[in-house]
Amino acid sequence: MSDGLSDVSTGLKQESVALCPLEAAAAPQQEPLCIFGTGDFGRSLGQRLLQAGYKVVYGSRRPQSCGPVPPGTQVMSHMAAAQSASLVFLCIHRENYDFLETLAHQLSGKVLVDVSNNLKKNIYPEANAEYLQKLIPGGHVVKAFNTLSAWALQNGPADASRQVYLCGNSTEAKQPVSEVATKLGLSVLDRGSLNAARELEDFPLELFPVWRLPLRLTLGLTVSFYTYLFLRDVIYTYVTEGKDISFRIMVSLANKVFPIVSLILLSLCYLPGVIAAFLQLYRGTKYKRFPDWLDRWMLCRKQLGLIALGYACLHVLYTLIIPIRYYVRFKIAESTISKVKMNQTSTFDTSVAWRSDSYLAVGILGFGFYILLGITSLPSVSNALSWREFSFVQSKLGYLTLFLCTLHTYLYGGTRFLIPSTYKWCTPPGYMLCLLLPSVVLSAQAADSPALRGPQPDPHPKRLGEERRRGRQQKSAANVDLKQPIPPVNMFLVQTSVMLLYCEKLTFYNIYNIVIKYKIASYQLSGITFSCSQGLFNHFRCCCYYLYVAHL
Ligand SMILES: NC(=O)C1=CN([C@@H]2O[C@H](COP(=O)(O)OP(=O)(O)OC[C@H]3O[C@@H](n4cnc5c(N)ncnc54)[C@H](OP(=O)(O)O)[C@@H]3O)[C@@H](O)[C@H]2O)C=CC1
Ligand SMILES: [Fe+3]
Repeated sequence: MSDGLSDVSTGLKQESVALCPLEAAAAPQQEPLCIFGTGDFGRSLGQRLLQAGYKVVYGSRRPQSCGPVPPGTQVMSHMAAAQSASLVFLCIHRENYDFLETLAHQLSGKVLVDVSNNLKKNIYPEANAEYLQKLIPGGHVVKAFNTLSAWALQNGPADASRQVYLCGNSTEAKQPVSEVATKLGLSVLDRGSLNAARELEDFPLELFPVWRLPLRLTLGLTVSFYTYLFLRDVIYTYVTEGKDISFRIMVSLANKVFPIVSLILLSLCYLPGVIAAFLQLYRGTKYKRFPDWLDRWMLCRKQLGLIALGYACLHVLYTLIIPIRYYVRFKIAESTISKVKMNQTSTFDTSVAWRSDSYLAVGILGFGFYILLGITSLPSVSNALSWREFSFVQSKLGYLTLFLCTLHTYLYGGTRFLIPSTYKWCTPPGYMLCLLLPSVVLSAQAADSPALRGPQPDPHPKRLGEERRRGRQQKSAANVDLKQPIPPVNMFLVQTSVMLLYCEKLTFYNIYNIVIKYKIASYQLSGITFSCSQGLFNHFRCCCYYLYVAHL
């Protein structure tokens, strides 16, 4: 490789003194960087290199009549430009690479930076960079800068486009490219040999890859619950009462679907952690990798949480507009007028007031913590937290948020589950369905708590902290390999917890059955069934609780 490479980052661009770094002033004989192609990308890159203090020469098919180039740069023929530099950026499309074969001699021994992308995946048998290496076997091809856009280069990279991935077979060739990128204010991630080039070329073609699964899930849940509630509310009322309440799909149904989906998504953020903990308990080791599906699920928890927060915000907004809705104002006015007409008064029910206020207060608290969780997931905030702080917010506060939001929903339901008319067409209301998952997650988390597992060893703060804080490297966070043994598990307590959970599940089914039977008709019969089964069942449950508490 040319010796001139070592000087690449230390020179001075004479015409742009104001933009040059101070130390560069001592090295007037700076070797220029060469850019082939005076198109959008070549121009933007040249501009940034000039600003960083580099000298730039362009290689063009028409040096005299090419497009505009940044002032202070030189434009030459490809051959002359290649001879003047040891680092060449190829800012031309792959389809036009053929002419480079004629320059194989001049480009031999030089570092050739391939920035090209394709319009689709897999349209060529090999990656562009590999193709370039074939055309110029004596060159040192490095794939880099292709994930940046000309626009981002021109405007200065924002957070999202600060990363430069590079790969190449020669470590010496990657060194100056990485230096240039660092000097442009970009952070470099080495992806290994040129075999990784295809992967890098596919990056810009991906559209929100980590958001795909959470968005699909959200869409699926939203559509399913909308349809379910539409059938239960609108169609049911139309069929049974002949009333058209289709206008409710705009606000009422939306304001039911948003909190339901939000709560389910929030539970789905914590469910993989619970599954992972139980999987480790079951396997008895932390050294085994998690299955791929669990890995992928864990990687998109942040996205799931952010969508859940978005839905919670929508629920809050929709709730705030309730008093100004025509339907609500009409209903209030109608009931007031009819009471006045009939000279009726209503008594104030303190228990209802308590329930309503608690339901609202718990909801507001839950929403406050929700927002806190969302804010701490921002890289700028999470980077300022230590591992313990981040873990505390995301885990402890996360569970507290889930608990408060679940409690909010339970309080909203109150004793409505005992009213037969709640089960339209024998189906439970939406809020009841959405309580299932968070209840399971919270119970499983309680079962997996230190009380049951004994004292937990501290995670390795450095390794875990770094992994967690860097969202881009979440992959390994899912399969953290802690060199620590699993604490002993108190299997008795786990078993009794499972039995208790089973009992509580039975309670729900029992009550549900009673209500349905009651609705069908034979109240007495169901009452007897209830008292028999409930009596036996309660004995069993009491035994479980006794054993559980006694053991604790
Ligand atoms: N634009 C962007 O945001 C990004 C672009 N890229 C990659 O950068 C490369 C350049 O893109 P961009 O600048 O947008 O494209 P442009 O079409 O704007 O420029 C391409 C340049 O290639 C040169 N060229 C065209 N035809 C030939 C030919 N037959 N033989 C030799 N040279 C030719 C021309 O320069 P001249 O007339 O001086 O010879 C032309 O200006 C592409 O590979 C693209 O994939 C990568 C990331 C982002
Ligand atoms: Fe609510």
